[in-house]
Amino acid sequence: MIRYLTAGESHGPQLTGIIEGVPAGLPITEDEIALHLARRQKGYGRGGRMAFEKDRAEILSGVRFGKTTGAPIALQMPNRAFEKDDANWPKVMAKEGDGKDVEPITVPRPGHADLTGVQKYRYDDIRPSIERSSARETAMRVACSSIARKLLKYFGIEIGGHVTRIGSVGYEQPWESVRSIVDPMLKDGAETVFRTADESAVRCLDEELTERMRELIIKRRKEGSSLGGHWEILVTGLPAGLGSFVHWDRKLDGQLAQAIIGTQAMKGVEIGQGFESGRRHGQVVHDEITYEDDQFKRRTNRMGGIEGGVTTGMPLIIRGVMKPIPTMLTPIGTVDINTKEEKDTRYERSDVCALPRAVVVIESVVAPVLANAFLEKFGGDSVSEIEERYQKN
Ligand SMILES: Cc1cc2nc3c(=O)[nH]c(=O)nc-3n(C[C@H](O)[C@H](O)[C@H](O)COP(=O)(O)O)c2cc1C
Ligand SMILES: C=C(O[C@@H]1CC(C(=O)O)=C[C@@H](OP(=O)(O)O)[C@H]1O)C(=O)O
Repeated sequence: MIRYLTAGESHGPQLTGIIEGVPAGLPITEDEIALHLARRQKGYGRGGRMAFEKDRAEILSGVRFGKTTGAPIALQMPNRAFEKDDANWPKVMAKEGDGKDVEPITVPRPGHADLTGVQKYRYDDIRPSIERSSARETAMRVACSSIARKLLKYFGIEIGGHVTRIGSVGYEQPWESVRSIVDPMLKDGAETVFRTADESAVRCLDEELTERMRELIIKRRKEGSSLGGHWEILVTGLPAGLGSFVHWDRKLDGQLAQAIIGTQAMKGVEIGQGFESGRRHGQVVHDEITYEDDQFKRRTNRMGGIEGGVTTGMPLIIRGVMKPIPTMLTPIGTVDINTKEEKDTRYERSDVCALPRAVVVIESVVAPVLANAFLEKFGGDSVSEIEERYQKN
């Protein structure tokens, strides 16, 4: 079973990750990890930091001559901001001393983990909340997940994502209009979707919407506000029978939802038609079963590739929502944690809309979940052992 841990503060010296349980013999390089890290840094609406961070994870263990050994893989990635910013982060983030010469942050931003961190950990300075809850951590999550993603890719399973809405601009009839664009692309694998989407900075597949999304980001940035939106993730090549219904915590849809909602700013998730299926009646929701070419198939895929917590063999379709970025140039109301005086929120460098970047994070966080379901069924200590079992399937 694959597990991973990340450590590191947004403005500390580096991010660190350990990914454990990857079978031996999987070819993996730092360049392959860097591909997804670079994708995570790009996207319209990003803030100043992404222009100078050059994320690249260094592999420190568990890989020899370009292949995994089965041992834990340690990764590290420096934060350029630590040395580069004028904020004197080595002093602000110092691991020793009493911190008396560092100005504490006492004005929390609604929507971030500023106040909840104070309430939870009894901080008298909001800085530690900001540092660890920051989506900077998603860089290491993407790095660790890239290895699980490579394992899936080795067995023909591809993941791709795209943006379907930013604020008020999105597909009109979300389910049908998105399907007519995306489904024909899936025959070539889900990565086709992200490659195409990379061309456009907001990662929307519709040109007209892309333009309107960009205009909306410009408008909200000028107003000092921020934006969230909706995304869709697709996974192709999954065999039927991954996951289980025998116990709640083994249901694959539940495990996917946990990984996604565990990601900064994600507020909702649906599988397949999701919320829309509650508005329709059963005859036009469930996917008819057929038998062709010695295989069970479905005429449609409205359930998004999972029934009873188990994959059906159809592409996996996951959709979700990201809330607008909490840090905004135009302040909103808050209260100083010490004086209890009403205050306006303070501003620090921030993304205005991180959806085009976040979609890469979501593509990534689902990979270890899917890899584990795959390993549960076909698992072995090495890739060659898995290949033997997979071929027999
Ligand atoms: C890729 C990505 C980039 C983000 N960038 C910012 C940002 O620049 N400024 C900000 O205030 N929040 C940003 N966020 C959102 C915060 O990290 C998030 O609101 C905070 O961690 C609390 O989230 P939660 O309520 O979902 O736990 C970003 C989130 C993601 C996924
Ligand atoms: C650093 C990243 O995103 C950061 C996520 C983030 C937040 O509050 O979540 C706040 C910003 O940090 P900073 O104030 O240092 O610019 C973003 O840039 C990243 O994605 O790598």
